[in-house]
Amino acid sequence: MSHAAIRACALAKTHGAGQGLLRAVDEVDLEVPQGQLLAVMGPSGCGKSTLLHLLGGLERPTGGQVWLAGQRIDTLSERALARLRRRSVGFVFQAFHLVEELSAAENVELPVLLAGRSWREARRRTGLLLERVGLSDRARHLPSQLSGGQRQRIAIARALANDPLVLLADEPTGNLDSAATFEVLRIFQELRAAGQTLVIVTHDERVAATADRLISMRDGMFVDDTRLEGTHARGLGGLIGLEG
Ligand SMILES: Nc1ncnc2c1ncn2[C@@H]1O[C@H](COP(=O)(O)OP(=O)(O)OP(=O)(O)O)[C@@H](O)[C@H]1O
Repeated sequence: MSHAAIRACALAKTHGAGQGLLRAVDEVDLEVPQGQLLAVMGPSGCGKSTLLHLLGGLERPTGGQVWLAGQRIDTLSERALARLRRRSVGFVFQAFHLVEELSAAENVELPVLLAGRSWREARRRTGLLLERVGLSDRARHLPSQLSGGQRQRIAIARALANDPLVLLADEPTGNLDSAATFEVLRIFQELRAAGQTLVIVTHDERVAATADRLISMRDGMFVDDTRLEGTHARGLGGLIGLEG
């Protein structure tokens, strides 16, 4: 039997206690099939980032369970969880979070080396990934020598470096102009077409329009969960002004 890429059951994260108790994520159930591009929207503070962190093992839930490709992750030891994050989860952030002292290529090589693979393998993977994000000619540039859109494409290459089970992106286009947003969405579409599972937290309707499925959150809960089959092309077409 094949497993869902992501499964969560009564997943919860609370902060504080008593009168001050805050339910950042309030007992949500979620199943994301392999290869789905899921967008999560909702007002500021509704728990989107927290949800993403729980799914990727960046934060531990205070209740419920999470599985990645059938493996329960909320009960893993710190050591096992760190290993899982390094090898099986790719994160993309709004502010890129590249290592400023390293070149574009070195930023992509780093997680491959940290996962215990060889220099040779790191270089091989980096070459392929830079090509995939269209930045082979920027390999030796420092992040400060790249545009915002180029930095985010390097960050995506880095997130993919260990061939993750899931790619989790938190406002990936939040700092980008329309042209750079389009480039990033194009890469996400290509990844999706290749079977990559993606969960994207966004405030941007244009990003959500390219997803297979849209979940709307409020106060830590899912208030809507809609399949958007067949809208990818329209979403991208609209973005580059092909539609009136
Ligand atoms: N470490 C923490 N301690 C206390 N409260 C927290 C902590 N982390 C998050 N919260 C609260 O949990 C709620 C959900 O936060 P979260 O960052 O997940 O929201 P969000 O939907 O991603 O918001 P935004 O769109 O502004 O990024 C917020 O009310 C936030 O203030």
